[in-house]
Amino acid sequence: MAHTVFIDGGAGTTGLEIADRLEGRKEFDLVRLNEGERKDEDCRRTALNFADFVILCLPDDAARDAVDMIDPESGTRIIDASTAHRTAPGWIYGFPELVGDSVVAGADRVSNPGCYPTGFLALIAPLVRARLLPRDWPYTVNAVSGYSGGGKSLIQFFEGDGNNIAFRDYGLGLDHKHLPEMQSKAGLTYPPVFAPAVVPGYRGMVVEVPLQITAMRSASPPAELREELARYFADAPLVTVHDEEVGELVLHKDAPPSDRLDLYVFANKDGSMARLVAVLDNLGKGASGAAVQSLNLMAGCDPMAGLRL
Ligand SMILES: NC(=O)C1=CN([C@@H]2O[C@H](COP(=O)(O)OP(=O)(O)OC[C@H]3O[C@@H](n4cnc5c(N)ncnc54)[C@H](OP(=O)(O)O)[C@@H]3O)[C@@H](O)[C@H]2O)C=CC1
Ligand SMILES: CC(=O)N[C@@H](CCC(=O)OP(=O)(O)O)C(=O)O
Repeated sequence: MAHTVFIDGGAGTTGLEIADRLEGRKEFDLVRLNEGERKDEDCRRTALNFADFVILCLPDDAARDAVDMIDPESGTRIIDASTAHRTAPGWIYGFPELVGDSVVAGADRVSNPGCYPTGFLALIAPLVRARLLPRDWPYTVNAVSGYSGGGKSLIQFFEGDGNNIAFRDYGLGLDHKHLPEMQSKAGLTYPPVFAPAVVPGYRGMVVEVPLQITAMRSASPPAELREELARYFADAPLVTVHDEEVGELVLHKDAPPSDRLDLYVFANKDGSMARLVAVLDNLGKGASGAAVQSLNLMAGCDPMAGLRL
């Protein structure tokens, strides 16, 4: 029998892309609320407690409220795409490549990683675990995202009349909501200095960690960092660790949805400096693709079903 799935916030950017990925899947039946019902608390409560799986694609406060609406006796299993539960006790971090497929498969409450943390953690967590990079280094993350990363309101802003933005630097208070998960899931002593920006393309992101290798007490040479990432992700179908010569990395304005995660280690000739770079779709492995990957595991389906490789 098919599993019932309710996407709360299903009319939003992430929710719609999850529904696209579940389209035609016989293992799942979507529970749908119409326009008049989708923000009605009673209708949502009924759907939240009826479905086998609930995927929360809501602002953080609404996601917390939705979890409160679910009766623990209902047996509903939850995937939360918001920031609300990423470091909360009792929640599994839905990054199967870092926590293990079986951990996600057996979980009742899974929190999707943030889009920027997905790139940062893929680059840093395996290397810190392998002791090839130090925990106590003051890491920096520079990143750009397509404007769909800010949901409907940022999409409206970027696509609205009179917007002439070529580049939008933000997070200037150095208190971005992704810092706690970047620090804790990589096991770092300090939160990274995070410099995010938005560019006028719909989707896609480049997340970069520059490293002064020789200034670090206990860092391995760039070639070893790349080899370890390649070894770590060898069996991860969504992740590619590149070793070919690459002159530049670009995001395309008409890029199709993608659930891939592409990792690069660039270095100068003597290996004294490196740039670790992750390229992904904020709405793919950064949100909707990650949610479907976790759903597949939790429902016992092919982990890659519905995903865009
Ligand atoms: N966009 C991205 O790249 C990523 C997003 N996320 C996270 O996913 C979540 C959803 O983001 P995103 O899809 O971009 O946001 P959107 O703003 O595009 O969509 C949010 C949806 O939630 C609906 N909504 C808001 N409050 C309620 C409520 N109380 N009850 C029911 N529905 C409600 C909105 O309704 P209405 O249509 O009426 O506004 C909207 O349809 C956020 O927590 C975001 O941080 C995570 C990673 C990446
Ligand atoms: C471009 C843009 O505004 N991006 C969002 C992050 C999108 C995302 O990852 O959402 P979560 O916070 O739920 O992880 C931001 O920086 O707040």
